[in-house]
Amino acid sequence: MMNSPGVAIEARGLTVVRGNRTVLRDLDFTVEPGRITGLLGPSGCGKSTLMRAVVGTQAKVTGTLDVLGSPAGHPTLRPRIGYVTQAPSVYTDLTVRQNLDYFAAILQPGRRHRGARRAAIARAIAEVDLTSHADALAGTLSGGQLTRVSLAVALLGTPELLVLDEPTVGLDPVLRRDLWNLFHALAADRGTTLLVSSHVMDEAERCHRLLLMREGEILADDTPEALRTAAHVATVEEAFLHLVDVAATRQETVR
Ligand SMILES: Nc1ncnc2c1ncn2[C@@H]1O[C@H](COP(=O)(O)OP(=O)(O)OP(=O)(O)O)[C@@H](O)[C@H]1O
Repeated sequence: MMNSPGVAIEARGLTVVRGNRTVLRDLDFTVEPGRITGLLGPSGCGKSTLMRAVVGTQAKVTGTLDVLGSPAGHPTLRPRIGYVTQAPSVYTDLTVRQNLDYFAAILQPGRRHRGARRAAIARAIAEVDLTSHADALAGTLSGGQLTRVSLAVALLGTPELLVLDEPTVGLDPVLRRDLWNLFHALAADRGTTLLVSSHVMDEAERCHRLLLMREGEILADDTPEALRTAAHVATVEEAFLHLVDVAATRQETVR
């Protein structure tokens, strides 16, 4: 299956087994290109597993999952996707700039690309607001700063799809706002598709679209406004709780 036009990610019957547990159960959803889709739900509901399936690093995936027109995990997708895991993947004995230098050299090797690499590194460091820490050892940075170094690495190759696993955990409100502004600028100016997970419901309001998850299932796939309106409530958090109650009542009725 190829993605339908106007779709960046398309899942049909997506199921993932980890150990002996079915962690994602028969999911159907789509993600629109050039928009920010929030993946929200409580801890352990399967957000990271879903993201790992999208970037092609998850085993025991069945059903159909197409990403940017190719099956998830296809080698041609590697340079087109930026992925930031929850645990920052940076070398603590290198400076911020050296970390980016290392990854930029993998993406664009060779002396003749030195100028382009330098420009891409400076841009990525500025985008995550770490210019003043560019020459600090990564091992001396705070958790939030390390997350931003990981994000800068993901931004180096100007990916079409950014998959960000809880990128704002541990950040103060000002940095959180700045990062969300950056996400919106990436979507608006570069047409980047962003899939961003969070278990903080107030971040839901910052997304164009939401996938609300619970216990390996998708409870809703809609805009924040549509979710609030349908549940006649003021916040996405209340809409989520309403959907949980509806699902529980449905389960009781089936029993
Ligand atoms: N290696 C594993 N083997 C078996 N089960 C696992 C494994 N890793 C995770 N799980 C289970 O899969 C489920 C989904 O985990 P996942 O990390 O995707 O959730 P999450 O929504 O991202 O959680 P969080 O917000 O806490 O990061 C959890 O119930 C977890 O216990």
